[in-house]
Amino acid sequence: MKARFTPALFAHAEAVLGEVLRFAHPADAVVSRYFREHRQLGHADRGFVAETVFAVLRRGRSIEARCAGRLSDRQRLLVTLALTRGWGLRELAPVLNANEQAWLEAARALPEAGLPPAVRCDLPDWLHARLLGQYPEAEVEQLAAALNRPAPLDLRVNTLKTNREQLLGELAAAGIEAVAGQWSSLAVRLADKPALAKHPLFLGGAFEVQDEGSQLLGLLVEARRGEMVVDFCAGAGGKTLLLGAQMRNTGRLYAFDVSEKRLANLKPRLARSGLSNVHPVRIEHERDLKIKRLAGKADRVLVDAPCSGLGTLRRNPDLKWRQDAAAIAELGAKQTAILDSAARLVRPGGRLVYATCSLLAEENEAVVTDFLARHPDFVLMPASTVLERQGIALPGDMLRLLPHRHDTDGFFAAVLEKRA
Ligand SMILES: C[S@@+](CC[C@H](N)C(=O)[O-])C[C@H]1O[C@@H](n2cnc3c(N)ncnc32)[C@H](O)[C@@H]1O
Repeated sequence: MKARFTPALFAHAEAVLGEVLRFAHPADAVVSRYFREHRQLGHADRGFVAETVFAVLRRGRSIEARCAGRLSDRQRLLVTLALTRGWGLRELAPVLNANEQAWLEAARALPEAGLPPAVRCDLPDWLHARLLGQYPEAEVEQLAAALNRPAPLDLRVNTLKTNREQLLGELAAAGIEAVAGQWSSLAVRLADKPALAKHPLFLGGAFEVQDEGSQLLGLLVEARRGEMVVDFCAGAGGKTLLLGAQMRNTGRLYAFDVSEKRLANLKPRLARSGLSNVHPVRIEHERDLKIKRLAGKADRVLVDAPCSGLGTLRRNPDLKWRQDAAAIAELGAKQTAILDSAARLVRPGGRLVYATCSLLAEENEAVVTDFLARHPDFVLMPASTVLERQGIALPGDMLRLLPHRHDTDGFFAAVLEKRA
């Protein structure tokens, strides 16, 4: 259902944008809190507010440059609707005054062509420069364009409860249009963004919301029945749930994280999933003594490391304005420390998977290359080989997923095997 565009709805978008642009909190947290405080807003209205505010975060830099001047939040919203959704004066009429009509017509006619590349890509200069160091200019433009589009909604089927065919049939019966994912055998892609939180299939644990790329990282672990597996940075358990299902709810699966709150969010997901082999453990830091007793015992360890999150700009467009080069350098040191600690848990012949949702080589290849240089007891196992065994054709020794190439969020992963 489409939202009815009214001055009241526009005012909600303006209020949220004002709050988001203070950059005091992540945009998705600001939006969620606003919706909790304005329960009268229905699903379609919420969709409009969130998408319009996110469009300003995605495209604000080029739009502001095109308009050659500072814009009020109201103007930002108007011009974003006009330029990114192609809304004309007729669609915007419910909120436009006469002065704004003339101003908007002029803004729509302004060319984008003369803008510097980083501005055209709607990226901060430092990030544009980093990406240019990794990809040719034309590809950076394609990547930026893909990062600046909203992401689709993907589900992961819970194979403890159902299978993909059955889930697709049940979704169709419920009037939810969906297709099988392109890469992961567990993925389902929805045509729209329906409200799912109270849907019986969700409450019954048939699926979780998870980007298809994130599912591929879990599949690289190839956790098996009866094994001891550690999800070192489990967070709210997006990948833990996948690993537990891979293990068919047998063996022991430890879910470590430093964040009490994130682990608490894992609890209801575990309850829905039907898993009983998961042991959430709050750790102080990566060298916590609680970890020591597992040294050399784990068959598989996943390090889904804290990172810049720049691969998820489709969903979290504010991240590009909240990160900077200094933060990336700090993250690199943290990622190395976590990977080193996690490696101690792996038994001889066992597997360590290092993963991020970053696009930057410093958080990805550089961390792995440095680790391998310092740990001759580990070897790189081609990610392509692990995926091929599962019928997934993605070349490369390390897995690099990019929205413009794979239509997933941006992800990186490397599979490291400890020599027997
Ligand atoms: C990318 S997120 C994990 C997402 C999660 N695996 C999922 O699939 O939903 C990274 C996590 O690392 C956690 N973290 C940060 N520092 C850590 C540390 N020193 N040891 C373990 N976890 C840490 C953060 O709290 C965060 O939940």
